[in-house]
Amino acid sequence: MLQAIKGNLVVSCQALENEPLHSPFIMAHMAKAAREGGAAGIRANGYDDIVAIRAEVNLPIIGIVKRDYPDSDVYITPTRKEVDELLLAKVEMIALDATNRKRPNHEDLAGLIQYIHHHGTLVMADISTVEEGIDAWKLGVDCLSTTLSGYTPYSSKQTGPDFELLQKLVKQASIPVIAEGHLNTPADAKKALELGAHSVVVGSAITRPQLITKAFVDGMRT
Ligand SMILES: CC(=O)N[C@H](C=O)[C@@H](O)[C@H](O)[C@H](O)COP(=O)(O)O
Repeated sequence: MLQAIKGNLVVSCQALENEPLHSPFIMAHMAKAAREGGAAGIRANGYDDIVAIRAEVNLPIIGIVKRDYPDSDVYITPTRKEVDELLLAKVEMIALDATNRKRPNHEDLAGLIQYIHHHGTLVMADISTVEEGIDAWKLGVDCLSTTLSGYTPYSSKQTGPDFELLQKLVKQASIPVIAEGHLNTPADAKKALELGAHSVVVGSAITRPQLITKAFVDGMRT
């Protein structure tokens, strides 16, 4: 899987219950459109979407399950329950929150990484800081992704991609680093590759029309 996405685009096809495009059928056809546009992989959320996408396109899938728990801020593949759902969906790689925050039910990141590897599946660590990326690398994950930069209280806030985090991780970690989060233009994606990103994940700028529309409306008003 990592070789297949090297130097290429992964399109994140996700729409939560409160989003207009929330539907496995729609996400499967978003993935089909992404495939036609040249995507080399898909990032998807939830068993139903992943099964629908798998039936529509023959691309490697990075799977997550977003689920909120009352006792934790971690919501991207937080516990073994979500990992088991993704193993059932037979994704090539499981992405999980690898920030230093407390997981629900006293689960621990190291144990989840071992459990996923034990089941022959790759692990992508969604991180928000250099320290989290290095810690996840040392725990044996297969790649890092800058997914959560700006989404944890202590990480840097910016409206665009966190190229600084990307560059530092590329320099310090010897595993693939994937640029993800706020990559909103082809130029952003190209710059990420030039800075050493193994691959680029783009979601909202391709698959969230409500946000794309808002960007146009806001842009027309400035
Ligand atoms: C913070 C969080 O939960 N991010 C999620 C991770 O799966 C997705 O909602 C993002 O769309 C994805 O990371 C791609 O990022 P962008 O949509 O900015 O291209």
